[in-house]
Amino acid sequence: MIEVNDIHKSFGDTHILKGISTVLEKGKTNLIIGQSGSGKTVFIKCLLGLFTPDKGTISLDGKIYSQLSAREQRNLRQDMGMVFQGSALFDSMTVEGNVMFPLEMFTNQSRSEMQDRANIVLERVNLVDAHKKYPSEISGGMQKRVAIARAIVMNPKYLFCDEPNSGLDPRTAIIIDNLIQEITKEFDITTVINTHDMNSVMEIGEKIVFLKHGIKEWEGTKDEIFKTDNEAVTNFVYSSELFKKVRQMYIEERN
Ligand SMILES: Nc1ncnc2c1ncn2[C@@H]1O[C@H](COP(=O)(O)OP(=O)(O)OP(=O)(O)O)[C@@H](O)[C@H]1O
Repeated sequence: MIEVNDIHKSFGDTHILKGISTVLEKGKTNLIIGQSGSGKTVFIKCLLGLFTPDKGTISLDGKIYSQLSAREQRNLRQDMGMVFQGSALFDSMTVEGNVMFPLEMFTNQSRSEMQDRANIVLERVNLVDAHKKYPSEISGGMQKRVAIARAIVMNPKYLFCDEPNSGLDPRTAIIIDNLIQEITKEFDITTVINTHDMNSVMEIGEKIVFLKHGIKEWEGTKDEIFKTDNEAVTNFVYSSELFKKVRQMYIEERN
């Protein structure tokens, strides 16, 4: 669980995060949504410890990053998996090499132990025959699976995903969303996903935090987002005709 208490972050005179508080829950997919420039990336970078908030605290299961020693910070960082936008795989490494990379960086395991662990996570993301392939030889959806396998190879407590669906077709995007959600539940991870994808909100939005101009404008679940009268949320989420119709049908079904 990640508890965020009244965090502020400025760059120079520009106040970007203006007092955000929320709880990001363990074993759940927590989605951060909001317009471009609303502060989602800055917020996630604060959670990752890449930015230090000017005010307020972030507690990861009781550990406050800025209060830890360098060694404790390094240990905490090993509990964090990250799926970057666009997968960010190393092109010169095989799929297996990419997945083994964090183990090489952070552990003293033997090569065969690392290969065994890489095999387990590659199987978990349903990639069994791609070990020796290079990223350029596999599809975008498969690259995402490799990125997820790499993010979970260290058995993280926290999984951060930045636009995990960008560049994927809608069907593959749903498969990736569902995979992230299944892994979150299976390993009881606190997963935080920065997304623009309203399909993801409807599919896996167990907790949704809506940011607007650096403020938490709204939070709730995917069911609550159908019912909310918050104009900023409805304008953002239901900006497409398709989603307006989905919402209408949902409201009619429940009346
Ligand atoms: N390192 C930085 N230095 C100065 N300003 C920054 C820095 N990082 C982000 N900002 C500013 O903070 C604001 C919020 O940016 P952020 O990237 O968090 O938005 P976002 O909601 O993630 O947008 P998008 O959906 O387009 O990725 C922007 O005005 C941006 O220019």
